[in-house]
This record gives sequence, C-alpha cells and structure tokens, in this order.
Amino acid sequence: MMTVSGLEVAYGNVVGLRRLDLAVEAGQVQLILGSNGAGKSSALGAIAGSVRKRAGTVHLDGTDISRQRAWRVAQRGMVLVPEGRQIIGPLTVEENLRLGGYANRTGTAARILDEVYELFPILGERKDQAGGLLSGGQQQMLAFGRALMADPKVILLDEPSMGLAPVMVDRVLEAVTGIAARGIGVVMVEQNASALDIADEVRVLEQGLVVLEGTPAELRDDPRVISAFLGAA
Ligand SMILES: Nc1ncnc2c1ncn2[C@@H]1O[C@H](COP(=O)(O)OP(=O)(O)OP(=O)(O)O)[C@@H](O)[C@H]1O
Repeated sequence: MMTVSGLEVAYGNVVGLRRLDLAVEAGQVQLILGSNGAGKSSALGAIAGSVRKRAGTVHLDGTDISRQRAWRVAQRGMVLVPEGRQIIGPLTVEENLRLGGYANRTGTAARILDEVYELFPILGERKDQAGGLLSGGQQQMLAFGRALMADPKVILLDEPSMGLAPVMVDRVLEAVTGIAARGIGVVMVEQNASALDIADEVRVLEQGLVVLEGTPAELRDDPRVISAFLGAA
C-alpha cells in the first residue's frame, strides 16, 4: 500500500538517513527501532513530506507522492503523529480532534469522531476540557484520534511511548494495535523495545542506516538488540 525506496536525508554534511527501503500493507505495524539521533524522525518526516529528501521515492497506492508537501500527503491518506504529540493545549479535546478532520477528504469526519470516542472512551468523557489538561498518555490517545479523523490509509507514529510510565506505554501500544486493526498501515519509530510486541516487522536504525531487519521474534534474541534496547548484555 505504501512503499519507500532508497530514501535519504541530509542536513548539510550531516547524513540523517541512508537508503531506507520499507513497505507497509493495510493492518500491518512496521517498526523502526533506534536510539537518540539514529534518524527516526528524519525517516518519518521525509516519508510524510515535512523533511526534504536527498534521494528516494515514496508511493501511496501506486501514486508517487515523493514531491508532495505534508498537507497534501495528509489529504491523500498518510498522516504523521509527531514526536511530543503537539496537542493544542488551550483548545478542547473535541476541537483538537476536529482539527484532524480538516484533512479528511472522504466525508467521514463526523462518523470517525464517534468511532474515536468509542476507541478511546476517556476522550469522550473529557471532550469539553482543554487538551493541555490531559495526562501524557491521554494526550497520545488524542494525537492518535486526531490522526484518525483524516481517515488515513497509513499512519506514521514518532515515538508514541516517549515520556510515559510503563503501564501507559502498554495502553498506548494497545491503541496502536487497535489502529492497525482498522485496516490502517502503521509505521512506528521507537526507542522503547516494548514496541517489538506489537510489530509485524522490525528494522534497527543506527546512524541513519538500517543495520538489522527481521521479525520481532528474530530480533528479540539478537545480541545487538538486547544490548542497545533491552538493557542487558
Ligand atoms: N535540522 C537539523 N539540522 C541538522 N542536523 C539534524 C537536523 N535534524 C536532525 N539532524 C541530525 O540528523 C541525525 C538524525 O536525527 P533524527 O532527529 O532523525 O534522529 P532521531 O532518531 O529521531 O532522534 P531522537 O530520538 O533524538 O528524536 C542526527 O545526527 C541529528 O543530529
């Protein structure tokens, strides 16, 4: 459904990403694990059209969207949930959700709003409260809900577990599984190895380069993954 080939990002002389190849199908979770500065945000930004590509192409349902800007890419059905969630604090929960609906080109925003409240009941309970008053985990749900409002085919998630307590990380990962279960393709970048539990395929990124690739089961036992992400040698 969405394919990335030979994607590269550079900031002057600094290489952010080298030759990334990736494909995601409906209902799949593709995980990119990497530590700080590995190139995760560069990868997602370049896929979404908000970071300039030095090389490479991105196709969505067979259409080359490599040169389209982020807003247009969102309208075509690929939405980025940025690092740090980017909730508009003074706006209510529902207003934040409705902002996501501006990219909806399928006339489904009203129906999806109801579905988002079913998927994340806490958002319905707090729909008239300021988004900034939600906890970190709830704000992440709100960021997911806002992305869903566009009726996307693909969602790109930049470190959704960041800054959350372990119990909240589990809930956020469950929510990601729920998003994929709607038939949406998910590309998620993470530093948290718990994300292995819900992924279909994993790539490990180091200094902009994919150094390992496989299923979660294969990678969980790899010494390099264990030392870098599971905290033991
Ligand atoms: N705007 C920029 N200008 C210069 N260098 C940048 C810029 N953005 C990122 N970089 C560099 O590109 C490399 C990859 O950064 P990127 O933010 O993609 O990594 P990341 O894996 O998302 O890191 P983090 O987990 O800290 O967000 C790093 O070396 C970083 O310093």
